[in-house]
Amino acid sequence: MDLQNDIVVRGKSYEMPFSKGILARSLMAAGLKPSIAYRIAWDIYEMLKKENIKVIDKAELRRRVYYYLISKNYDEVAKKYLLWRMVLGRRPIVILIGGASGVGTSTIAFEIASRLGISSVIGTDSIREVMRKVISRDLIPTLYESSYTAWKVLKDNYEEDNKTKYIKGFERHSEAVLTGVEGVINRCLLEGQSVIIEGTHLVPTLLKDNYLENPHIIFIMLTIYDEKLHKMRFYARGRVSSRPTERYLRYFKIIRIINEYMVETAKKKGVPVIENIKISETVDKCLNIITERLKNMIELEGLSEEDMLESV
Ligand SMILES: Nc1ncnc2c1ncn2[C@@H]1O[C@H](COP(=O)(O)OP(=O)(O)OP(=O)(O)O)[C@@H](O)[C@H]1O
Ligand SMILES: O=C(O)[C@@H](CO)OP(=O)(O)O
Repeated sequence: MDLQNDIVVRGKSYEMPFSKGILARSLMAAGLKPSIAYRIAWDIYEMLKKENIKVIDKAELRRRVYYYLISKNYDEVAKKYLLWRMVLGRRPIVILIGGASGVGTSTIAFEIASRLGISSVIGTDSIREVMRKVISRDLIPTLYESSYTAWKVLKDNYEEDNKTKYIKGFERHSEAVLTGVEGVINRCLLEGQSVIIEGTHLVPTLLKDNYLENPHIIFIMLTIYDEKLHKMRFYARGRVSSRPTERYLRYFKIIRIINEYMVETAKKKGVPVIENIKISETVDKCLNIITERLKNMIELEGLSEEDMLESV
């Protein structure tokens, strides 16, 4: 790329070439469809070129984008764009994407991260591996199982019906992982670092209330109500990853019981539930929920749109 003929965007502590991709992604996070987001990114680039601008401050670029969106009657998008600029990079947000195995938590988490430019996505499966390094199998045998097989190593599962047993095993398995999840959340909030944590172990009734009530923590539960569609997800994944399809199909009945239980616990704790049918629709619904929650957070701080414009 011919840098000396390109436009440089100046941040507080760094400079970088103007990227239409980065600008388009932040416009998509504000709710624009990809084709329109890229066209507007091009329009902004052309506008700067026409004015022969070589270096532009990030704050000036944001103001220009905001007013350009208003001029094209994208008022709602302009507000969301402003909100995102106000929040990301200034206030840490922790997004939790829960859901039973195979409903699509990792896929959706990465899509949301890409739209919002959040660079850190952590799977609870990885946190589970860390907890397995520090907690022995004798101490918490359920931790060394999968969420849908933990019931097999319960010490106290006499005369219980199967469903109760499966759920009890799943809860014991998840509790240990959640200790690690809470540690990651604490660290991110302390460092002011936004993160998305996704996985099967994010059980709303097992997470401490101070996490559920924190305005910087936004919890969303994914589900698939249709059994056939859920099963197809494992086949689809088996074609592109080393995750053993036959294992998930063998325990599919239990995974469905866990799926149902996750939705129940989400409703109990007021965590929004989204059925993950089409990736783009799921991502848009998640972004709307996140945006609403952040709007409340900013309003709680008593900030108006003008304040946000001045401060970005
Ligand atoms: N809305 C969707 N439409 C079509 N395919 C999807 C959708 N969401 C996810 N998938 C696909 O379904 C499969 C399972 O998704 P994913 O691996 O994200 O599930 P997961 O919830 O993270 O599972 P696990 O918790 O077992 O890791 C993947 O192949 C993924 O590409
Ligand atoms: O435990 C589980 O449900 C899954 C997803 O978290 O992990 P694995 O099947 O790899 O044990």
